Amino acid sequence: MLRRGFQLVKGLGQITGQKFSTGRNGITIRPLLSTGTQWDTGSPFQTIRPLTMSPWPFSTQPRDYSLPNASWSEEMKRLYDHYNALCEVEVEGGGKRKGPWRRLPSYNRTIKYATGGRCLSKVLQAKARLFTRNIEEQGAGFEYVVFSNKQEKRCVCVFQAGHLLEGPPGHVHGGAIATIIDSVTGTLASYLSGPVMTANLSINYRSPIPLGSVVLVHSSLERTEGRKTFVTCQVTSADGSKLHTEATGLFVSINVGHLFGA
Ligand SMILES: CCCCCCCCCCCCCCCC(=O)SCCNC(=O)CCNC(=O)[C@H](O)C(C)(C)COP(=O)(O)OP(=O)(O)OC[C@H]1O[C@@H](n2cnc3c(N)ncnc32)[C@H](O)[C@@H]1OP(=O)(O)O
Repeated sequence: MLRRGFQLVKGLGQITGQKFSTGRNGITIRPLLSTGTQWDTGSPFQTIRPLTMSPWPFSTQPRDYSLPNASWSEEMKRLYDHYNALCEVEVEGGGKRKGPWRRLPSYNRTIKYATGGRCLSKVLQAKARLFTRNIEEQGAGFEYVVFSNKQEKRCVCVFQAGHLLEGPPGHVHGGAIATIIDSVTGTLASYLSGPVMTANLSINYRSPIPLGSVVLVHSSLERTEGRKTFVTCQVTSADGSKLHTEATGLFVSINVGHLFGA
């Protein structure tokens, strides 16, 4: 049982980028001290029923999709550099220390299989991929990186929309915009409140987003009420002069076992 628990914890660490530790009764999800770009949530501890989950299915380190690649435009790289620089601050007398911002790593798959709740089919085990990271061609789909600021309870995503996300001619599909908003607001809610699921997302589309352009997706905590985390979101042009989209989201904290029928 201990071994199975350890496997789950290792698997969850791969999902969230967090480190976890085991408790005596079931598994206690407890983010350990963060290093580098790992998430350092201050979320309340949450005990879940033991499940079996594989560790990361590959022996090598998974690819972090939030790092720059050749498809990134100059604007995308400039904004990445801008927020990345805020992750470290200069200290008096030289040297650097962690700043208020963190770049959140991003992977293209989460769990290979889980038993103990509902078994995933072999096809799902082998082929499941995170929706926003499932287009192999660099630059064709969602190119994005999320930076979070825990002190200010907000995050910013730099998003470059690729040619496979077309809706109206030359512009981004509303469903693709909803997807990136759900991902960014969901990431913020998870970062602040631990595992959550989207219960409600309300979107107002104000002006179309040109395909291939780079926009900023800003998300902030509005309030929390028990298990409910309310967030707001605005998608703006890179220079902030144009509002493209506004949204609000409600995220409900879950026991991870919920996802497996527990
Ligand atoms: C997991 C591992 C970590 C993840 C690490 C992330 C790393 C990578 C980041 C990628 C980020 C991607 C982010 C994508 C996120 C999705 O896309 S999630 C997929 C879409 N969402 C779903 O499929 C959710 C389906 N719905 C459900 O499963 C359930 O309805 C819920 C949302 C879990 C709530 O069910 P429940 O736990 O039984 O809670 P319930 O008692 O019904 O409601 C609790 C409270 O919320 C209120 N509420 C519930 N639903 C609503 C609603 N629609 N409207 C208003 N109020 C509501 C209730 O009224 C209640 O309020 P109070 O009475 O407490 O005041």
